[in-house]
Amino acid sequence: MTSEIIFFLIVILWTLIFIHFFKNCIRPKNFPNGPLLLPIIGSAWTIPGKGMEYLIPKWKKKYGNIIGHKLCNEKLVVLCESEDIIEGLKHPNFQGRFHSKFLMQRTRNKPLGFFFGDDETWSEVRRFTLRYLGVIFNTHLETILHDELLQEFSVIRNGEIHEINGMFMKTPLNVILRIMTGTRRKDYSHQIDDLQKKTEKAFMIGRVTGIELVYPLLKRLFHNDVQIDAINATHKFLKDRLEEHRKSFDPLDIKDYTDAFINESEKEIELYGKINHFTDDEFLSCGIDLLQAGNESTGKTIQFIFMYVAMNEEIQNKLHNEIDEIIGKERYPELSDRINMPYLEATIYEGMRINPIAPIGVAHRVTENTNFKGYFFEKDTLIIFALKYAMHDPEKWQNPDEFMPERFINSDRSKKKIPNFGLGKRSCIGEVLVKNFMFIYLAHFFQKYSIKLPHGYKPCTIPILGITNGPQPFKLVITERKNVTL
Ligand code: HEM
Repeated sequence: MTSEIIFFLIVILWTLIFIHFFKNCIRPKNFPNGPLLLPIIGSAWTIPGKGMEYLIPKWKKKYGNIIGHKLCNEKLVVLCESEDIIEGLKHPNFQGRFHSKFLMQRTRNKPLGFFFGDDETWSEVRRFTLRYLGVIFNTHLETILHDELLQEFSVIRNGEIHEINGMFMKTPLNVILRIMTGTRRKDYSHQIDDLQKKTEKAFMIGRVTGIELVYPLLKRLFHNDVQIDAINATHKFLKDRLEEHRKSFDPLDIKDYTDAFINESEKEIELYGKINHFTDDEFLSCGIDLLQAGNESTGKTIQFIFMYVAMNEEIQNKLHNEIDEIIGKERYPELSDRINMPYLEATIYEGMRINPIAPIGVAHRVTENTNFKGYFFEKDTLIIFALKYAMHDPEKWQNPDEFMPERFINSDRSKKKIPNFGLGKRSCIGEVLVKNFMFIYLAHFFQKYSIKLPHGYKPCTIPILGITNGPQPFKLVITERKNVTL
């Protein structure tokens, strides 16, 4: 009798395993067409080492503008056309996030923080953060930026070749650190250098479309120790700062984001007798999101812009002329100059278009069964936005692989609406910061310096893929311009 029961249980177990794995090769009804689905892995076989952005042009030709993919048992839809992307980014039923156990290692194994949160806490903390950043932008940002840039540029050796491998990456992180924790790099330089190195490595090795996202048991095969190292270093740094801030907290003297966050949690205690949203875990999760997103994305975009400008003397001449005409050589750039400098603005847009650091954005999750453009997306389907493809679509962009800032000045201005920061409720929290930051950074730099490539040297423009894409290391000769008195 016992052996019969055991046999029966084994049969049931096998049937369940069979159903679990083989259902991955069934394309749901009215799901978009896409690559062949195999048992267990679905169509994950299509993306081995390369990023999904390389497959999208081929997939689009074969399957159309909306592609159905399956990362093992996770249903995933890729939107390729700009109009669909814009509609999808704003769709009220597409505002959830992927609660992957692998990704949530960053946020105390819970769906916390900005990237993975999608509940009331996310909405409350996001609103508070945007409000706080808005105040900083209007009051301190310019001063912080100038101060940090003078330090960043102090390592430049006039007329010499510089290896651009980590260079120009310090200021973005320093600015975010100062806004968040009031910390200056020199006060904790060892700890900050360590977390920055570990984060860079983790972002370079990590992928956002691998099967480890679905089967976290496989994470050891995907350099999980590198990710954990970066997470632990950042959490430790933030935890130390939180404790320091708590000790000296004064509600009448809110000095930075950490103080403001503590203030919100104190208010919750006063009102409800407990903390509902502004918990320590939430602080660590939001902190890691802001530090990692802020550090990696902006620095890499600036490096790409330097690379392309160094390859195009005429573009650099136009930048220098605009800066000399509007700002001159005797005062630092100010945010109020931005409106009068369309060429620099266009160069920044073009830098973000040609090699976007987030070529497929950040996946959204469908929160309710939804009909979209004739297809049916079941609840929890993931939506991928083919941003890079949309910004390189040869039918919409002339010579899409060429660096041409003019395309944002002379042609159809509606193209400026490329949603490389997302749109609506889930859009990038750093968008205003990044645009202001890049403007001041580049205006400051090109006011004082010119760049060129070493004689006979050509950099490789193919990005290194990672959680965010960045340029391969390259070389630049940096020379001080004449008659700049600053
Ligand atoms: C060139 C620079 C940057 C680019 C291109 C970029 C792009 C993006 C994109 C595409 C998203 C996803 C939007 C969506 O899901 O619809 C995003 C989200 C986000 N970004 Fe950025 N970003 C940049 C810099 C920054 C900076 C400097 C910060 C922090 C200060 C930041 C913080 C965030 C956060 C917290 C989110 C998640 C928002 C949420 O889901 O509520 N980003 N960003």
